Amino acid sequence: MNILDKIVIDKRKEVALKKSIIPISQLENSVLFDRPTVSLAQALRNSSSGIIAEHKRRSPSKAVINQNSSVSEVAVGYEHAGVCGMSVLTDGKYFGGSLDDLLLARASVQLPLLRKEFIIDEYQIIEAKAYGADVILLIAAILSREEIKAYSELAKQLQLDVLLEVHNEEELYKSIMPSIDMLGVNNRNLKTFELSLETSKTLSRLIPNDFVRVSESGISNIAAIKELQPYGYQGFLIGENFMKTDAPGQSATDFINKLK
Ligand SMILES: O=C(O)c1ccccc1NCC(=O)[C@H](O)[C@H](O)COP(=O)(O)O
Repeated sequence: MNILDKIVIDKRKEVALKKSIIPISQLENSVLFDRPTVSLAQALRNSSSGIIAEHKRRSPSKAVINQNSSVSEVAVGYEHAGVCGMSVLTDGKYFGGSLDDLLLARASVQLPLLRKEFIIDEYQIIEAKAYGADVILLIAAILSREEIKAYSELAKQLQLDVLLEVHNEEELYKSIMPSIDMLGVNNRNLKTFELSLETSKTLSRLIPNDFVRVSESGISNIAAIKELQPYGYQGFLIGENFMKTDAPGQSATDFINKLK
């Protein structure tokens, strides 16, 4: 059993409990539910840096990264740095995040916000909209083609962008469909936690040109961005490299300044 299998077992229990406490109608009546969203895909197409900066307190691969970070401060710092979007981890057990983090980020910045979550049920997509997200993540490794289609179409109905994450060729082939906006290649092997930019490079030739390409995980320097750009990547999801510092916003500013 790999880490994703474990996370999904816990997530199914968590979502079942939430559904029994907060009905969908309550989520749909929330203040943020009708908020017009901002497109991350569009922001990436218009950007020269393409940085999506993540709020990440801890992770299965690294344990604690920045346990006591203030999500509002980090969000404001990222926005000042000029990132294209912010990813907010909302999983509690493995990443120390929460939906309150998403709400706080939403209250602090205008940036496109990605709800970084292990989505296994339509309920979580409605929840994402109700808590101020602009984008959802769908992970091909934990979903069937039918689920990817249903979930991405629901997201589009709610005016949410969809970032679809793959780790290999098989996941990529089953995920290509018009309701996906961005294809994210995760450089982290979830069995070994090894990081390799070669995953992004190898899969790039199989990604049709109409999808915005995002490289995810293990990006820690400018050289990595320069290495990936020739493969058509316009988005770069960076978490630990910023979050491990005392001032993630400043770290993102320094990074983006070096890219210019
Ligand atoms: O980060 C992990 O250890 C991890 C383990 C299992 C599933 C997902 C995991 N990470 C989620 C992510 O996709 C990353 O947080 C994101 O790509 C940023 O990665 P990094 O820049 O390496 O922090």
